[in-house]
Amino acid sequence: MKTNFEIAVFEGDGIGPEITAPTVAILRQLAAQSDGYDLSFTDAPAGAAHYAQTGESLPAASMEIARRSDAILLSAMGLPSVRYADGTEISPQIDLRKALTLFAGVRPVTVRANQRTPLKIPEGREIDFVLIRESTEGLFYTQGRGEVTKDEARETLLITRDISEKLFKFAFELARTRKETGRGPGKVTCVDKANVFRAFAFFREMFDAEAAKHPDLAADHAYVDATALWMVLKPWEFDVMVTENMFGDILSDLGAGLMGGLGLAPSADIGLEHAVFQPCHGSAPDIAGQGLANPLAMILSAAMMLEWLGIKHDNAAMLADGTKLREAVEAVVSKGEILTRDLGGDAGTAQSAAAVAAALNLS
Ligand SMILES: NC(=O)C1=CN([C@@H]2O[C@H](COP(=O)(O)OP(=O)(O)OC[C@H]3O[C@@H](n4cnc5c(N)ncnc54)[C@H](O)[C@@H]3O)[C@@H](O)[C@H]2O)C=CC1
Ligand SMILES: CC(C)CC(=O)C(=O)O
Ligand SMILES: [Mg+2]
Repeated sequence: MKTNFEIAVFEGDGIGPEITAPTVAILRQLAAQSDGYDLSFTDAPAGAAHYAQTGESLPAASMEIARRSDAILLSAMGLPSVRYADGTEISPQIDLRKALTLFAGVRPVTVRANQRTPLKIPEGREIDFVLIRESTEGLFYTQGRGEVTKDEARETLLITRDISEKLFKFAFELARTRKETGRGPGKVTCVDKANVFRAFAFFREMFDAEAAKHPDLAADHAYVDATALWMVLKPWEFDVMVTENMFGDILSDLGAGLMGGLGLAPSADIGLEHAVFQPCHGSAPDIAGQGLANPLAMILSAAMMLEWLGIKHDNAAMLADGTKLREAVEAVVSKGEILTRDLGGDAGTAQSAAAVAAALNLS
């Protein structure tokens, strides 16, 4: 009998439902034709539109679905027009990361041959690095709870030993896996601002302590401002970079820019037990409801989910399907015939997803 895995689905706001439906359809087809695993999906209502209707952004019942599932698939949440009473935007995806302690925000940045990029990449080079953004603390710690008076506003940047140690262990383990599978040289770069903030000197100390446990891997440091520069001038020199929450939020959109846009940037927020898979982009209200959204970042996030589940549960079929799905997206992008408008094409969401299904021989 095939092992069944339960997936919680947060279709979210804006373009969320439009990119979730074709992604789940592809996953259903992959599972249906596999002998090695099955998938079942449970919808979990949450987000800005849900808040506007019910007064709840992340209902307890949806949290329960997330907790009991094997993995969580999420599109994007938030709408600029829907805010909590304190004026901040509805952001249950951040609550989810904190509640499930999903400290490792894994954001791969890859540019393959023929892929549109604003950079001029030297012959024989490819961009292939992973940005790990700490996802539960840092400058997001006081999210919605900062102190604001008439004359000043304060937020707290929190770095804890517990989370940092887990984060750096994760980063070095990922670098080792990449080295063993030929994807990277085995190097981890700690990105911080240790020249100015004591919190980052502390962050760096714990990084160095973890680095000392991995003599087979290289480790170095870079300040976040210089990292933004190097990401544009020679991004092919990075392998795994690990950084604080806010720095990672900003640098991962820069990484998405290198890939040709947010529509190609997947991500995963991973903890010791749970994981959420969602694109780096937001709910794109400017194009919502028009069938124009690029579904590829969401489909790539689903591929990361299959790979993560496959490794976690030692399920070779699932791991292989995750890799197949990622490669199918890469093939569609590299061919360049069926692309959404954000990537310079004229295809809609449905055509783009259908091209991936066709590359997988699903239809
Ligand atoms: N992880 C999440 O759930 C995130 C949620 N947000 C929320 O999303 C809302 C909109 O935020 P923005 O700053 O506008 O960021 P955004 O990522 O939604 O959009 C930025 C630009 O990229 C385009 N874009 C994004 N995803 C696309 C896709 N799949 N296909 C084609 N074009 C795409 C949009 O049309 C827009 O022009 C806000 O409420 C924000 O808080 C923003 C970032 C991440
Ligand atoms: C609401 C945002 C903090 C989410 C975001 O920008 C992200 O996950 O990259
Ligand atoms: Mg972001």
